[in-house]
Amino acid sequence: MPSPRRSVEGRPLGVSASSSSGSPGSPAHGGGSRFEFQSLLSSRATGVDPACARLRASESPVHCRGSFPQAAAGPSQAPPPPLPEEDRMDLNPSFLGIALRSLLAIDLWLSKKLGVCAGESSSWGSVRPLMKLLEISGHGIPWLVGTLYCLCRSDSWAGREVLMNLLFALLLDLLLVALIKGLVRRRRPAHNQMDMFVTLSVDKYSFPSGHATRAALMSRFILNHLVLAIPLRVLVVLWAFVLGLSRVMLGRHNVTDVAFGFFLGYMQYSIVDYCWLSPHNAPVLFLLWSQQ
Ligand SMILES: CC(C)=CCC/C(C)=C/COP(=O)(O)O
Repeated sequence: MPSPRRSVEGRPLGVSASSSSGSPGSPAHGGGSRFEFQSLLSSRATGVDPACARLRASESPVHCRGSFPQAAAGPSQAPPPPLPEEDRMDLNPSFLGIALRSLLAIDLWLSKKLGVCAGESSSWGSVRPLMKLLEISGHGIPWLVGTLYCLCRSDSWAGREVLMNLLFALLLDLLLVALIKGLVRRRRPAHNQMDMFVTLSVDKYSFPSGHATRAALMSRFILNHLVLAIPLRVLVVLWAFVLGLSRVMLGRHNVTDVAFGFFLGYMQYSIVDYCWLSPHNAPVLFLLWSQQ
């Protein structure tokens, strides 16, 4: 079936000469329905079946606005039903839509390729126990328990201040990740085995990776508040990177979940730094803790 010639904007070209003059119904005039009507009339004049012309008009991006049915319906013709929204999207994808779909396809393909420890029978299945150990090193519970323990044992105000902020950072991270996971609701990859150590209900979702946010947040926190020798600093960064990579290798996450997790964790540290709790701006918190 031949389709109408279109201008760069996707509008039919086969219309009367007056269409460029700014008269009502012309593109310049903005009369979308009238414009479609004219293209139908011209198809009648050239002997094309009106039913085919209607079909072709329904393929038009202009028609996607839903203005045509009223215009085309004569006294004896019922207007054709409007296209469902999802069909319109498919017929007229935007550049951003194509870019996002392509990114998603690459993400899924790459994540599947990298998921080499997703099961015991996977190509790198023998490294799975090591990856799961790494998983525990970035889990929220050991970090929370460790911070609370150190906070109880700390006998200096300076140490208490840093640990109080570490606790705040960990809680903020749990909250933000749970919030985004609950909003986005992206399923974990199909090849993931849900055999993780203690999870929350939102952890059935994968975007963003909570381990990646914690890895970025904790490593930035440690690098800024612990005086460490260079080799140890390198080790902290390596730990964060390998932990993120292991999420994809275990099949727990897609690459974009981890990439966004790193970004979010990095930003979370900026929030913590900005709201830094101290005996000056949160005296109640520190007094309460010192009385424990
Ligand atoms: C129960 C507590 C305190 C934390 C849950 C930690 C957890 C299981 C996060 C999920 O991480 P991924 O999103 O990387 O799989």
